[in-house]
Amino acid sequence: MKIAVLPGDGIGPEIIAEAVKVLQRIAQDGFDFTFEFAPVGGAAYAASGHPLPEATLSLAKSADAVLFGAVGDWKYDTLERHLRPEQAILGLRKNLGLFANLRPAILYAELADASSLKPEVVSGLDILIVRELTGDIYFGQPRGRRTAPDGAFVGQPEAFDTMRYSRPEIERIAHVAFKAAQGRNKRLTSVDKANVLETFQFWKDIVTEVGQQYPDVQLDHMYVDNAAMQLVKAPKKFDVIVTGNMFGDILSDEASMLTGSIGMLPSASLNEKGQGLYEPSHGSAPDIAGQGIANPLATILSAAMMLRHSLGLPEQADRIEAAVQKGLAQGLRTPDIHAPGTQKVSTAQMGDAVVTALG
Ligand SMILES: NC(=O)c1ccc[n+]([C@@H]2O[C@H](COP(=O)([O-])OP(=O)(O)OC[C@H]3O[C@@H](n4cnc5c(N)ncnc54)[C@H](O)[C@@H]3O)[C@@H](O)[C@H]2O)c1
Ligand SMILES: CC(C)[C@H](C(=O)O)[C@@H](O)C(=O)O
Ligand SMILES: [Mg+2]
Repeated sequence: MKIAVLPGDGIGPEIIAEAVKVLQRIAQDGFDFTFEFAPVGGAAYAASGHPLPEATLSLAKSADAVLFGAVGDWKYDTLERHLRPEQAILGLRKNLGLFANLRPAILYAELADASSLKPEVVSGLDILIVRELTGDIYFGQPRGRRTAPDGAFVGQPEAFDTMRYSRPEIERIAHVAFKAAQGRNKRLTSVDKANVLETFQFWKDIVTEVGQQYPDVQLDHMYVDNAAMQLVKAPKKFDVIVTGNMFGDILSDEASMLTGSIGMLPSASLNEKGQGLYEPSHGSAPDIAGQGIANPLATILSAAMMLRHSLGLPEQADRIEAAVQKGLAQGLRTPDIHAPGTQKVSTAQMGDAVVTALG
């Protein structure tokens, strides 16, 4: 099985090294993983002048799965947009058709104290955010800068983006979300802004329509501002959340803090053929890069999702998740989840602990 490994920028290489270490330990038990590394993001721009070189894209397309670190660095923020590191992950999602982004927010019991919310609000938390990943205002055309052609500020410089969703795009993500809910507690909350945006009234109408095919799933709708509030008020009331690209980006970062840290939230991005890219939900964290203190668990848990969703090895995925829990139960914590009475460890020590816990 060929795994394309794209470490990227900032803490990307540090956290990816730990996930690869864990996968190599799994491989020792008789699984044939081949790792092929390629540059992506700012690292690729620095090496070859483009954040998503053709060779990296074709490796990703030809692989059985892609393991991705993170991209981005403040030093590239002034580049023309098409050369910025973030275009690499956007380009991979678009080129591979990775429209379904699964972001599970699960609180490990050992981390109840690490969450910024009271333990009773978050203990036992297990929700799944299904984020549409290849549409919405992220990719809508036209976009750009111009002189305002009309309105109160006619003649002034302005910038604009386009929020849009087509019927098939909404239908296919709705099916993914309803099916996910069927495999869980059979509740689905569709998050929109239908009270203001036509795109999201359309979204709501179509999700409701698709819902008729899933009578066993209880569907409700919530405006995104309310959802942001409910996520910190009573997060356990959610089971599966389905939403658009931008709302899903924001709500999943918010949900990550319920689990103790953004360093705990994995993700799977899947296409219609079941191919997938696996990455932590967080970014390249340039503020802590190179210090060996980043939490590698979101990336290790993303590798577990890869085994489950792309490589047909669900038992091995369970094994990794159990090993993560074991490491936490031993009291080992990177600084982002450290609490009194626990032992502060480095990125590599956390990865080693997971490997050891695999037995
Ligand atoms: N998919 C991606 O590659 C991706 C995702 C988000 C942001 N980014 C990019 O990352 C760069 C930084 O963005 P940002 O600062 O807004 O978001 P970020 O997620 O990189 O960091 C936000 C905060 O969380 C902390 N953090 C993130 N991951 C952590 C981990 N594993 N362990 C411990 N702490 C962690 C960081 O130190 C920082 O304080 C930007 O260039 C942004 O575009 C990339
Ligand atoms: C880096 C950026 C393009 C990306 C996004 O907005 O999707 C990130 O925030 C994420 O959540 O994966
Ligand atoms: Mg994000």
